[in-house]
Amino acid sequence: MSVNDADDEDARQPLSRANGLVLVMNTPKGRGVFATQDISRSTVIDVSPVLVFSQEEVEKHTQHTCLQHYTYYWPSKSGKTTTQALALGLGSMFNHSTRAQNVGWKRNFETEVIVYTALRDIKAGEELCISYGHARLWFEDADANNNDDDETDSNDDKDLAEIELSGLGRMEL
Ligand SMILES: C[S@@+](CC[C@H](N)C(=O)[O-])C[C@H]1O[C@@H](n2cnc3c(N)ncnc32)[C@H](O)[C@@H]1O
Repeated sequence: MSVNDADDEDARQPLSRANGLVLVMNTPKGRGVFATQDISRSTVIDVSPVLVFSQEEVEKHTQHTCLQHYTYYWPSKSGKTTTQALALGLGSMFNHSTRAQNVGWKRNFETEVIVYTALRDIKAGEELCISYGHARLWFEDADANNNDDDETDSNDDKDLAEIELSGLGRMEL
C-alpha cells in the first residue's frame, strides 16, 4: 500500500516537528528539550504518537516500572474508564515547569497522538517545558527556588496550559 491508497483524509494524522531542537542530557531535571533557534508562538513543536496500555497492563506491569514517570492519562478503548499511554517521540522528554511552561499539549484520542504547541514566542537557548498539572509532583522540583520569584506567568494561552495539561501530574506513585 502506498500513501496515495490511503485516500480517506480522516485516516491520516499529519506529523510535524519544529526545527532547531536538541536533547540536553545533563540538566538538573535529567534530559530536557531545548531550542537552538527562536520559535514563534503557536508553532507545532512535535506530534507524538502514543502507545495506549490496557488497564491490566498498567496494573500488572507499567506502574511497577520507570514508565510510570512517563505515562499520560488516556481513555480506555471502551471509553468508560481511564488508562495510561506512553508518548513516543519527544513527548516523553518534556520536563515540567510550574511557572514558566512554554509548551502546551493536547491529546487527540481519535488518532492517538499528543500535539505539543508553543504557548508563546520562545527564544533560542530556552528549555521547552510543559505543565504536568496541579497535583503533587512526585519529584523535587528543580525550579523550586525560581517558583518563589515574583515573576508573572508569561502564558497567554491559559486554556491550553491549564485545562488540557492535567494528565502527567495525576500519576499515582
Ligand atoms: C516525562 S520525564 C521527562 C524526561 C526526563 N527528564 C528524562 O531524563 O527522562 C519526567 C521526569 O523528569 C524529571 N523532571 C521533570 N520536570 C522536572 C522538574 N521541574 N524538576 C526536577 N525534575 C523534573 C523527573 O525525574 C520526572 O520523573
